[in-house]
Amino acid sequence: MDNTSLPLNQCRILKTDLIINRLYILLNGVSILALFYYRATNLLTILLTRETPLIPYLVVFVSEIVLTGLWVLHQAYRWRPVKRTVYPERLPGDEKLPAVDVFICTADPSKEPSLGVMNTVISAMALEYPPDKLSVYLSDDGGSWVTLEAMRESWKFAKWWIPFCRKYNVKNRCPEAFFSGGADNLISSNSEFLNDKNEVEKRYQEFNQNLEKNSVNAKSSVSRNHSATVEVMSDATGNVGGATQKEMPLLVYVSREKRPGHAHHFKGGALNTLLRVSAVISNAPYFLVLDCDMYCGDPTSARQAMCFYLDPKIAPKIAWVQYPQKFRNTSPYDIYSGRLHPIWREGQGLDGLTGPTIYGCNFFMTREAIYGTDKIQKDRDLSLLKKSFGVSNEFIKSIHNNKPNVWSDGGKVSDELQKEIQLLASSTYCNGSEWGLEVGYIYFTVVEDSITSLILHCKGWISVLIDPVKPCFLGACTTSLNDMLVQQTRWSFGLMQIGLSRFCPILYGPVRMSILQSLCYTALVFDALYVIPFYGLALMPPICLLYNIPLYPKVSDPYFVVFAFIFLSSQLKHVQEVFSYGDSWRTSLYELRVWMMKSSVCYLYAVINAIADKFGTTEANFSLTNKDIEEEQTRWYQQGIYNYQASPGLIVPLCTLYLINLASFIIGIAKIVLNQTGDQMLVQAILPLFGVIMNYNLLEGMFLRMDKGRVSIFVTLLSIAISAIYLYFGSVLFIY
Ligand SMILES: O=c1ccn([C@@H]2O[C@H](COP(=O)(O)OP(=O)(O)O[C@H]3O[C@H](CO)[C@@H](O)[C@H](O)[C@H]3O)[C@@H](O)[C@H]2O)c(=O)[nH]1
Ligand SMILES: [Mn+2]
Repeated sequence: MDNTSLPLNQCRILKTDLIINRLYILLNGVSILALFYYRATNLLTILLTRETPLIPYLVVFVSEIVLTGLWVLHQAYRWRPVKRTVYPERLPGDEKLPAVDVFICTADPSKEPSLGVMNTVISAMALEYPPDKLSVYLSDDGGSWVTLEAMRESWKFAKWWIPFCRKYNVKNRCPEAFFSGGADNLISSNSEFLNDKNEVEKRYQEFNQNLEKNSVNAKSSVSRNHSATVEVMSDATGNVGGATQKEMPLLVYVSREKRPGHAHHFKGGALNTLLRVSAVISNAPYFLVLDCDMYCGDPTSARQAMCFYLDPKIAPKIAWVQYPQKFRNTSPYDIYSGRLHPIWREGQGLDGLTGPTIYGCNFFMTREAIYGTDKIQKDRDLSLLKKSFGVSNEFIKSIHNNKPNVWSDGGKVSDELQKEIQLLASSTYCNGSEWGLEVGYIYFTVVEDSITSLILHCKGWISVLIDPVKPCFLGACTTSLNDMLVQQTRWSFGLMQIGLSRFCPILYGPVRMSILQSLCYTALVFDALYVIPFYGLALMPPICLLYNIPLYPKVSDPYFVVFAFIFLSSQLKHVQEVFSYGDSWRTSLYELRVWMMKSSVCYLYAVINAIADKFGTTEANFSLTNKDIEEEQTRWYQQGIYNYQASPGLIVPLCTLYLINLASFIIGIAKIVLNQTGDQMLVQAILPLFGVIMNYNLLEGMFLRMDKGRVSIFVTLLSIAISAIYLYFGSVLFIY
């Protein structure tokens, strides 16, 4: 059959999920209305009779209102979940494929070990794509000679690795993953293959040793005060053997200029520098963004993405094709929910609207979208172009020039071009231009990905999510409680910054994009507001249980059913979603725990910091996620044992809330039995019990474990003290 008549991609609505979702929205929605009716009438009675104190009742009611608000927003994700399939075998021949630039960011070789970063670089170079249409750029925010030297070594090794991969059609093109075993590397048992494999393996070991020797001074090699360095790797660096330069993709090291006191804008700044520098070198119309720990597993990702970009029906509207982040180091327990499955499940819902947000990395994007269609109009004045894109003439020339610049004539970078590149990578280039404001990645928040996608969706672009069975990109997820909480706090803080800015999606979105998509963005940026109902419901019902103040309907009251239904159906809905995504009940338990940990810690700090930031009393900071993981930590993680060695500020809130609920449940149940108040107080005892059972691990951590990963005695004592004070003096809350 003629290939051109067959579709390159297909989008399937997840019908069963859709029906369950909408039914759930209806039933739960009606129940919530009933709940509000109950609360409102009860509140009126309390105001009139003043039989019970007002404050606790108000706290619980407000918690429920906020919870409902967030619930409503989140339903937009459930409206129309879809899944996509691609058919790369139907793509036209190589000569018709567009060029792709790959951008990889790294920042510090002491936290992001060179071997891992270079494996990402090499796996990207080995993508199954015509080499003359592929260019790989590494941005080194550490300006480290260790990283530069490692790039030179990578170039040499890649010259052996890439021909080997092509010759045997290797499926896993990350050398470390290939040589450390797995089914993928058993390509054949013929002697030629084995000989070649041994030869390449020997070179990989040499490469490995060279990097190791080189990395001894990784920490001191990082500099925050240096000029820009851009080096196009080539045979001129004097190495022999392996592939010829023609058979290799372009490999470029970029370290932008950094100066103390200049704003560098973290990863967003790094990516914008790469956009500019690559524009005057290879200038591909599409680019792929990777984090330094995200190697390419399946080498066909670029071809799969082209199934959208070469589909004339939707291509002109698509700004990015997003792959989910998958992780190579998750344990079967996944106690920190590091696989981020809740995010990818919601991604299916976004994909059915106008598309997923950018998830930081693993996406193919068009230059046109990130530059701005209106900014690159052919008839735009030079002065206007300079206002948008800065002063570089070479860069402005590149906008309408689809041809690559240096690569065509043998990779030579002329002195003139080198000067221009220095300008484009300088720390002041963005000043006075629209970079970071309207052009490129937007700067004002640490989640450059979310704000940039919000703005692009608002400009009318769409995006697609593609989640093939064989993961295309594999990274390292966080494997300790501390890392997870720090990372989540950064994300929530960044998102909250968006919520408090003029881009607040509930105001900025609806006139510019679909209402459902706006609701999703609003849910995303205000996720941290869960902190309000979480604290409200973790603090108020327990203390009222102690003082015998009822906040919920009696078990014999018909409204009891309403509360019970809402609680149970929400929990069951979560379990159903976990199952439908192919995970087990264990996943749903761990996800619930992580949600509770995030609500009590990350969301709290995120909201406080975002408010402080709004009033200018704090400075944004990007604490890198550690990728150099200790053995003991990995062991705990693999065995599903929580590691509570974390800064006390992160653990004390968890333990305190736990102890308050534990104590209140024990004393409360005793009181219920003594006073025969079961009918009245049962719900209030069940809530703390639920928290106590679900987070049993915390009890273990505080009182039963003796290992190094337990909750420290100091944290336990401090938490006991705070919870005792709260339970003892909490009755002041009842004065009103
Ligand atoms: O000043 C910086 C800070 C970070 N990075 C790079 O950005 C990437 C992500 O940083 P990481 O420490 O791994 O943070 P994560 O929380 O794991 O990153 C997630 O969250 C980020 C937004 O906060 C997204 O950009 C990422 O793609 C996403 O994986 C890494 O390659 C870093 O080297 C820089 O290049 N410059
Ligand atoms: Mn990361």
